[in-house]
Amino acid sequence: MKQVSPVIATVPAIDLSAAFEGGPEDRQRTGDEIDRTCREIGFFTITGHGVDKALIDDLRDQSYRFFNQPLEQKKRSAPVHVDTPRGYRGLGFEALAHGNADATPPDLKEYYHFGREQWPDEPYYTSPEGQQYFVPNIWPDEPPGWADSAAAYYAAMETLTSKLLGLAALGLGLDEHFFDDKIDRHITAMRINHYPAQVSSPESRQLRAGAHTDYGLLTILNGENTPGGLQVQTRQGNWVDVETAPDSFVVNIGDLLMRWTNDRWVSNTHRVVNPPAGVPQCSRLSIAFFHHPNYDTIIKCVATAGEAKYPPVSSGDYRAEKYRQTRIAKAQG
Ligand SMILES: O=C(O)CCC(=O)C(=O)O
Ligand SMILES: [Fe+2]
Repeated sequence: MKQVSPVIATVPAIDLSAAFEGGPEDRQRTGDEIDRTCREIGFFTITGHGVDKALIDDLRDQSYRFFNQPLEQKKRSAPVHVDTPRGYRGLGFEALAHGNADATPPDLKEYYHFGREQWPDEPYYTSPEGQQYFVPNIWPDEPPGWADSAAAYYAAMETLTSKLLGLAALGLGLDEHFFDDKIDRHITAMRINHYPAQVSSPESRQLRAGAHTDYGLLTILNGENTPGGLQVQTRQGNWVDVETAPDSFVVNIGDLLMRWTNDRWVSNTHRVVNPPAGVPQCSRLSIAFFHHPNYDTIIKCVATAGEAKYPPVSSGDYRAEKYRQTRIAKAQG
């Protein structure tokens, strides 16, 4: 009988070392590789990224120390107002699938949300509008080094994303510096997601993170390969596992980059599944850097041919609306 070998589908890996160390031709070649990948699946893992592994390990260790504390302790880092996008959020707060019009039960995760630590004393940051995006972080006393290690990680991601967007611009046939003045006062937020070990069965259609697309330009994700991990949907509609090794990053395209490119690049649907029943249950931790342009940047299609598929939208308004749609909790408690 003829053996049919299974099709192993996974997301492509892109080695950035030549682009980061070489010249214009190396950068163009990598930009073209990113273009091919983002047209097809919008997800890739990266190697040769130059980020110090110690920085990743340190943030992962400290984050686990935070989440392993009792709930009452963690709740001390929750914001006073339900719509403040900072601090600790417990189970039941959010359902990511609601942002993509699917009313699932809440995600089986808790998370810690933070942004940059400091900003200049200028109206862009300090005006009433600016204060919606530049919000003080709520760091707990325990673990004491968490804020510093998060700030170091945030800075490394800022460097990585601006280099990646230079390559992305080349892949799109734009000037290498096209994105520079659109991201120089970016409103990127980070989230550290903790998916607890599951001691009881999830509700019907309840996942660790429901199927959704991300909102911004690029997401840089660091995770781990424990059961109950990240999956992305192919164009054919199949779900494939995404490797999330703790020493590499997964990069994916968000909605704003899809809109900007008039769907040339896909902001792809992904989810975090539950661990299968019957395997030893363990928790999973992921760290996401959601790179988001300056809040006043207007995202207007850059495609040269064809009609624009989306009306222009401001970066800040787009994200505020997504936060509103995905929040399940209506009041603090
Ligand atoms: O935890 C993961 O692997 C992915 C999480 C995610 O997609 C998100 O928070 O937007
Ligand atoms: Fe996501």
